[in-house]
Amino acid sequence: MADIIDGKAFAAGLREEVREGVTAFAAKAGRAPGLAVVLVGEDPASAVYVRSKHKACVTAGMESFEHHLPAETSEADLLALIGQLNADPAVDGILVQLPLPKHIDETKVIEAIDPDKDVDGFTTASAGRLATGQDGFVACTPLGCLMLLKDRLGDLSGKSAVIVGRSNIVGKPMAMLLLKESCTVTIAHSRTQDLAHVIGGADIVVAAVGRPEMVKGAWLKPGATVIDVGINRVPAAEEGKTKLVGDVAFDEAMEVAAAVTPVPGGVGPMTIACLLHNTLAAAKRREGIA
Ligand SMILES: Nc1nc2c(c(=O)[nH]1)N[C@@H](CN(C=O)c1ccc(C(=O)N[C@@H](CCC(=O)O)C(=O)O)cc1)CN2
Ligand SMILES: [Mg+2]
Repeated sequence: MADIIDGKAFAAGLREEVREGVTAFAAKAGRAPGLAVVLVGEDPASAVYVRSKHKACVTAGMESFEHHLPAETSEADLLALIGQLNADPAVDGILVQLPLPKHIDETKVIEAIDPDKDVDGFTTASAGRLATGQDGFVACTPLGCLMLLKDRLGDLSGKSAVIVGRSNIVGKPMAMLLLKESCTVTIAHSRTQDLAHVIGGADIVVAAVGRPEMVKGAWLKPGATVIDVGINRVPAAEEGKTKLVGDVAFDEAMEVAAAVTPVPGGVGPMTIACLLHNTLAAAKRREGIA
């Protein structure tokens, strides 16, 4: 039976580390790090995540600047707000909660964020910096996955890693991070032929496709480490109820792998902890504090 990787506990430890870092920062800089969170519209899941981010920020001793705009906000008004936040010296990090309403071009808005305040690591500049080994911000979910992997496995050098999913937010940055750790990296996707065979050679599997329980236990190499990024809401056994499942068939994976992240309580909590980590790093860079 595999070990369950407790992302919730790891994230709590990281948040405490950040809190201590914030105290030290404030003593030197004479101010707290500031994070601006922008939410457009009423998407209920987004509202929950933004509330959690605000609470996590305050608990860590950071300033949280919340901007909740109505769903019908124009792209021009949103871009104007980003411009103001870029220029605001009290703001070290800017986060625009995704998804945005359909009438707004997400790419245009993300690209408007100053890369030195891009604590979500979503701008082209941040992606380019990661790909070329320069200092910058790494998207929170893949950064959290990497932290869990390094905590579990130590040195990742020479390991074979398969990432299932090629999104700009998870799959691609995850590949860059694992390449930097000297893994042999494969990105699998919807057109990959014989996915079971590809996954079967992997010491590390990162599943980020958004398809409930798509990765089967029988596909895994015995002893593999499995990181499940999926958060899928599906009908539960009890009539009218739902439950969360990942992209990996968890019970099956537990029979074959050495370690597996659960859903919930695996990768998800790392996303917000890494956001705090990136915000503190942004504040330190802006103030020239090592
Ligand atoms: N600007 C951003 N938008 C979005 C991001 C992001 O990183 N930046 N990621 C997701 C949403 N997200 C944070 O914003 C997020 C998703 C899930 C979790 C989490 O802890 N999930 C729990 C389960 C929660 C539940 O019960 O529903 C878990 O996996 O244990 C945290 C943050 C999209 N948008
Ligand atoms: Mg859109």
